[in-house]
Amino acid sequence: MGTRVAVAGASGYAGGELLRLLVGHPEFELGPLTAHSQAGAPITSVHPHLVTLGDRVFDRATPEALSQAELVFLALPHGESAAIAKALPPHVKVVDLGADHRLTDADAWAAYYGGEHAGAWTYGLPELPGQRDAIAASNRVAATGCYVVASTLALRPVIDAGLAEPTDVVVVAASGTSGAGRTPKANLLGSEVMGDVSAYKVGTHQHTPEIKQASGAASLSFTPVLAPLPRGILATVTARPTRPGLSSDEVRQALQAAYADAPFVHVLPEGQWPRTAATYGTNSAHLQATVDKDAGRIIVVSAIDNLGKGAAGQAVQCANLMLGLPETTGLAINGVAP
Ligand SMILES: NC(=O)C1=CN([C@@H]2O[C@H](COP(=O)(O)OP(=O)(O)OC[C@H]3O[C@@H](n4cnc5c(N)ncnc54)[C@H](OP(=O)(O)O)[C@@H]3O)[C@@H](O)[C@H]2O)C=CC1
Ligand SMILES: CC(=O)N[C@@H](CCC(=O)OP(=O)(O)O)C(=O)O
Repeated sequence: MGTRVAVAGASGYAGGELLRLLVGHPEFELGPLTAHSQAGAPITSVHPHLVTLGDRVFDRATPEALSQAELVFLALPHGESAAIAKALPPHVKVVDLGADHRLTDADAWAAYYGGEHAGAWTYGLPELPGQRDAIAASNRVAATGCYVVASTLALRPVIDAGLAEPTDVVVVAASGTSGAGRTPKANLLGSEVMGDVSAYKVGTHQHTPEIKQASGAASLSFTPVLAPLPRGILATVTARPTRPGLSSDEVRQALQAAYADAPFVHVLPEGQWPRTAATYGTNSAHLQATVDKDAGRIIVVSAIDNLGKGAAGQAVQCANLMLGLPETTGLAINGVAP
């Protein structure tokens, strides 16, 4: 018998990717899989790729049903997970994929999300210094935002090593459309998205304070870009070096040292640059760095799958740690190609 796990929001994109990972996970058995408008519908009517779930239907989300599980994944819209989390008994472990419990700063929450701040949980990015142990010791973990994973993995080691000025950081990151969820939106219609690349929420994106919190950047310009891909994030992070003459090797060495024991983070061989396709369906992050001597900027590029390391994969990695399992259990490192 494996550990019984539940998913609230199982009919969404993040929820569907969680289900795909959980059915293949050797240590988990499926508990309640709940939906909102889709409650009662066959799971395969929403997720036709999950054939092994047979004729199982989505359950209705109640705290009583979810409490039957040892660990609950919340993949709900922002603002919905705090209410349901409060109704779950303390012994039930919870990983929240939404933003409700990520920010430590209530003013930042009010400025970027609005409404009541639910308070911060242990932050679910295991690759941050000391965070693997903190997650393993927690019953409540807030998994990271998708853009935040890509940006922070690129930036944090360079700031921690004293190589980059935390006051001068620029992030431009392109995301696939699944980052916006499966609820229909006018700007995400196929005919609008195909053949188009567009910037959005320029200078106002809600992940800005979370990137600062997780990476140590003191001020940040963040421009998100919508790309005509189903999945993937490619983040380009640039920062001003703290001293003249900084070499690309020094930046790469800082990244390699930070992730020497991180099974999912890969600093690519020199000359190879990250591409989203190589991370598709995995929990991996790919990194590469250089110093642009003309502009005097450190440049780190990172690629992830927004539904993998940016959402469901990261959540399963955290759950593995919370349950005392190897963090790689049930998660892919290598991708699929072409
Ligand atoms: N998509 C991504 O790349 C990432 C998503 N996340 C986070 O995961 C969470 C889910 O995102 P995503 O899967 O993309 O979103 P979707 O819109 O695809 O799915 C939302 C899910 O929440 C359910 N839901 C909708 N409204 C309510 C409500 N009022 N009360 C309870 N349940 C509701 C939906 O049920 P139904 O369909 O039955 O109505 C569905 O299961 C969000 O917090 C998001 O920020 C985190 C990182 C990346
Ligand atoms: C492409 C796209 O629209 N992406 C969403 C991702 C944010 C999100 O809801 O995800 P998190 O849970 O990671 O915060 C956006 O930019 O708002």
